[in-house]
Amino acid sequence: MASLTGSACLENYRIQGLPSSAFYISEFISDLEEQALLDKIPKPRWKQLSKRRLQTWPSELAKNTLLDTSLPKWLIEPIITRIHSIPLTASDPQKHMFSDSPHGSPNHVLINEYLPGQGIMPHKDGAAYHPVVCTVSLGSSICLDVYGTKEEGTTETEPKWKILQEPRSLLITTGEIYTDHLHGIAEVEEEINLGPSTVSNWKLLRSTDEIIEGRFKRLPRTSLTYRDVIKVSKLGAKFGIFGSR
Ligand SMILES: O=C(O)CCC(=O)C(=O)O
Ligand SMILES: [Fe+2]
Repeated sequence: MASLTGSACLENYRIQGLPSSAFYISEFISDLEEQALLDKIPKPRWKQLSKRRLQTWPSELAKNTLLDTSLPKWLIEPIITRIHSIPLTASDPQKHMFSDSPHGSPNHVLINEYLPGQGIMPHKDGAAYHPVVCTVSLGSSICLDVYGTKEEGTTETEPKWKILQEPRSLLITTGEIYTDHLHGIAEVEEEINLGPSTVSNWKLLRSTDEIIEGRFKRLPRTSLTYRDVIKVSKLGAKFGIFGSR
């Protein structure tokens, strides 16, 4: 179904029926690019958490601040280059998803690996980042749950929306979804109750072949989460080693 073509603008990939705004591109990278990325993730860098493994590139934040070092080339090419190449709207081909972010580009990547049965608790991504999140999925499909808010402002206990992320896809979340709603990944081995009325991006999926009677069993899934960290510390400037920058 919807795949990335030269003339595409992001508006064609908007997920309807969700709080604004989320976009889903099912075939953002090729099979070869997916495999190359999986091969490049350095094994010694994994940090084992209780429910998943994690790597932070180029480094962990300290007090919501990133040390000014650049991302390695394999995390820039092809993903960041391609994100920059998709116009937000057809009327302004120069403007992309990070045009208005502090550094005009993502400067930070989290790599999360989830084995079947693993997940991430409902959370918000917080104030360290410019509110645009680009997630590329590798290896397996998985569902991201998005939680609604009750009238009095508390979060509902059951997720209200489900976004199915296929391997090789790009999911972009921004706006209200970033600022007002929690998201998480359930600790299940199998996704169930999947269909056009429960999966918000059903119409944008590449294929529904693996979904049998509304279910599929998860395989190991790796995600690359690209964001722009707002505060960047220039160490050189701080210590005066490189003169003023
Ligand atoms: O792996 C994912 O798709 C979600 C990760 C996430 O929510 C996060 O790192 O903040
Ligand atoms: Fe998150």
